[in-house]
Amino acid sequence: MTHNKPEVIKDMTNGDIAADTYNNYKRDVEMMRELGLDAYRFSLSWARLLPDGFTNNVNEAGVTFYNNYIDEMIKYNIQPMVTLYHWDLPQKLQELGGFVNPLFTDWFEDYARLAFERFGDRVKFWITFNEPREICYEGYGAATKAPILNATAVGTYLCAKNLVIAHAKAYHAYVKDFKPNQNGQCGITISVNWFGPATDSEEDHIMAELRRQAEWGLYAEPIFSQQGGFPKELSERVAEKSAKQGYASSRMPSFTDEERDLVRGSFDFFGVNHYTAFLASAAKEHKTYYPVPSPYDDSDSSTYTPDDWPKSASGWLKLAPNSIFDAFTFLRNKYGDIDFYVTENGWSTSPTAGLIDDDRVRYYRAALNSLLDAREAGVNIKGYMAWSLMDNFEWMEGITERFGLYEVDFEDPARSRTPRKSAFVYKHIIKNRYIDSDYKPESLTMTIDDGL
Ligand SMILES: C[C@H]1O[C@@H](Oc2ccc([N+](=O)[O-])cc2)[C@H](O)[C@@H](O)[C@H]1O
Repeated sequence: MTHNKPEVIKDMTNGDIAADTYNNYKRDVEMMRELGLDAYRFSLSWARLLPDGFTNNVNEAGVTFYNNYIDEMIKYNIQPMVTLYHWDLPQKLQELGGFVNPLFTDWFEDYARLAFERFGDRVKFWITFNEPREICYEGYGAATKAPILNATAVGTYLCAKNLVIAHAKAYHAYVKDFKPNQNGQCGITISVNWFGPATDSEEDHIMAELRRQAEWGLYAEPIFSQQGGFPKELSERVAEKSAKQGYASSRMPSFTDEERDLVRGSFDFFGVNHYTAFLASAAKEHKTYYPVPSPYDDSDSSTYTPDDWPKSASGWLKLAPNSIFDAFTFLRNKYGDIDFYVTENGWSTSPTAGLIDDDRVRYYRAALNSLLDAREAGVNIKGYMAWSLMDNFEWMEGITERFGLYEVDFEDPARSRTPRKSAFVYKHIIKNRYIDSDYKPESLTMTIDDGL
């Protein structure tokens, strides 16, 4: 997509080299050691391992790269947490329909098996998919991410069904054929921002619940709920609306009993990418543009964020009060006492903001305080991953938004990395297991501390 339609990327950059971990992986592991990390989450590129998407053609150079990268982490006691799919589908599979082809579920299982076989002796944390909402709604529904298909809610719901089945097939393959020897865990990562009611009215509470179902319940409910399947109230609304709109059957597909049972309970942990919060209401003045029909249009809800919440460099990301606490206590009450990992959480600055990123420092302190509140309330959050170690190619925004604890110089062919102030504060928090709101680094010179 970035080659054929470069104009869809804000600054016309692409991911060919990006931050170039391929050539800098030793430096990246050195940065993990500088910070004192004991785990690091990264993704495998399906196309790097299987250029045509299928297992008949394995790119051994890609396997070697990941082996070296994983070995370098293990050497320094850093646990790799590996995502199988973080949005880069082999082009040939896209040409066959990608996620909306029901055979996708088998293609994904085959790819997952290859990854378990090649890397599972050292990788003990597997995540099947990163963020189903962004894959299905943004990719197949709203045309705001690859493959930029505007197939509205029909595409979103079809993708959602195939995605959770693909996840479940990979999960069961792991449990049956790999876990007995490899002793790892397998889960999925869903983006769960908090959606609370704009007012205390009954209507706004209903809207907030419908919005949660449309944003992430669509993907979480089939896997984590007791009953399985898509969220009840949203499904009923879509069926009703589809009939009124003249569709012969609901735009939202249903699960057979066998599919429902396959997907329900297919997890060892729930990975959550959490960034912010929104307020939901029925008020039409808040209504932003959604392609119609879309899950949001189907939910009849609209959302907004208060003007006084601090803004990042990304339009969708503001610092919302205590949103980790609200999201995780809700998830625990809904899905029970399961293991959670925060697999992403972070803040963006502009490319010219430089190394003194006090707004990122403020965000991490607030987020981690909120996480501690959730743990104190009994939520089983077993791990936390900041997004991100370093600046990256940020999808449709190219390199115009920077999320790194380390700045990457994209003008430099070597892509040199330099720690920001937030890296020093983050390191201090991890080392002391304490969020010191007065801590100021004496200098911005980074070292690897003994024992880290
Ligand atoms: C910054 C990281 O965000 C993750 O994706 C998103 C995208 C949009 C929202 N949202 O609330 O609107 C949340 C998370 C993604 O996984 C990662 O690659 C980065 O892009």
